[in-house]
Amino acid sequence: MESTAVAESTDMDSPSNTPFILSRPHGTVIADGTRTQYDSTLAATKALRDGRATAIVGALPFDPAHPAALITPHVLRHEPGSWNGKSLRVPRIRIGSSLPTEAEHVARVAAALRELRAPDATLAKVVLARSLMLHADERLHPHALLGRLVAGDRGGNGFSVALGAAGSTWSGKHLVGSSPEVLIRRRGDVVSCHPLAGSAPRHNDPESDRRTGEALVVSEKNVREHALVVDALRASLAPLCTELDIPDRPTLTSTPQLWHLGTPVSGRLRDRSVTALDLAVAVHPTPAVCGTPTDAARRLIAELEGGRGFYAGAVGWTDSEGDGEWMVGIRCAEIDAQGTTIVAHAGGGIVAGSDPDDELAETTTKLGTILTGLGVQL
Ligand SMILES: C=C(O[C@H]1C=CC=C(C(=O)O)[C@@H]1O)C(=O)O
Repeated sequence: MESTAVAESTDMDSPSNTPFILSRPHGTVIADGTRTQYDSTLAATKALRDGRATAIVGALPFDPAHPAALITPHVLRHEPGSWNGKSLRVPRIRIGSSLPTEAEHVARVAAALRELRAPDATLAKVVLARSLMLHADERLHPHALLGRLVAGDRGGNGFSVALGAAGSTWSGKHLVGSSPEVLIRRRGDVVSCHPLAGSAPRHNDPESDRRTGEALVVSEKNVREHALVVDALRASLAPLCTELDIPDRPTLTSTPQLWHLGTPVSGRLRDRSVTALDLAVAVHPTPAVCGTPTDAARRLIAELEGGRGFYAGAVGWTDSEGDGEWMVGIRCAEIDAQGTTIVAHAGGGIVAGSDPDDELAETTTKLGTILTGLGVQL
């Protein structure tokens, strides 16, 4: 559905006046005000194609059948470098419960492993996630968390997206995070992405840190887990590109909390009318957040976890030229309309060689991005 503008606040600090910010090392995209809202990705892609929308920004849900939170803003601004907004205070945060419990997450990984290891298994990979409830003593402004995430990330990655366009359940809520993973980027006819899959924790001791990273690049289990993501992207992008450059093996990349295997993919678009949003829709969800084969993995995720909302979806922008950038919606949290309940999410890819306790530990490490931003430790 497409609907026109929502009331904006006269309070200069109200997040509804800046419904979208994507901070990246090479520049920040900021949306001012909301002209049109779309809960349907199809309606948004059509509006962009027809020239009715000057830009589309926002969030795609994990499950493409669920409502999207997309808008056409009044103004879309590009600023150089990472976000440099006014710094706002983060209130005291208390850690609540894990959803599900840690024991239940381990049991779900074990259940997934039984399917992955069955003699007649069709499922090769599934990404299972858990959430952590957090409580703020006073209202947490989404841009306060964004500021801390951007400052804490070497590349200055961060995003804040108002989710109200997805319908009344999402009204006043925000998705805030610092994703290291580029789902898709389009500039002219150049398409690129940087899939990540395969992880290991960082260490304070430089020597152990270096050794852990080196072990990850040669870990066959992780390289296989990563290859499934690259294969899926190749299959989705090949029909849309005339050239596609994909290195044979992944390289090491890092966030302050984790080492990851990553593959820089680049290609040349066959048809310039295909926008960055079209490309995001074509490749999402990759096996970095869902699994292989996609439908079987999505079914198992729905059965074991229920709905994911916007976690493991995509966050980004597309302008009237069709250029844009969409990040994978990970290392993020939803902040409720009151700003006092925060739900952080983290998942990990499970393959036949995975270990349930290691997978639980990996989600804990990944939650560290949001926890550090909020100034708390598990
Ligand atoms: C699904 C998440 O991470 C993905 C991205 C990088 C590495 C991943 C992994 O090693 O499992 C995941 O595929 C998450 O952070 O919630």
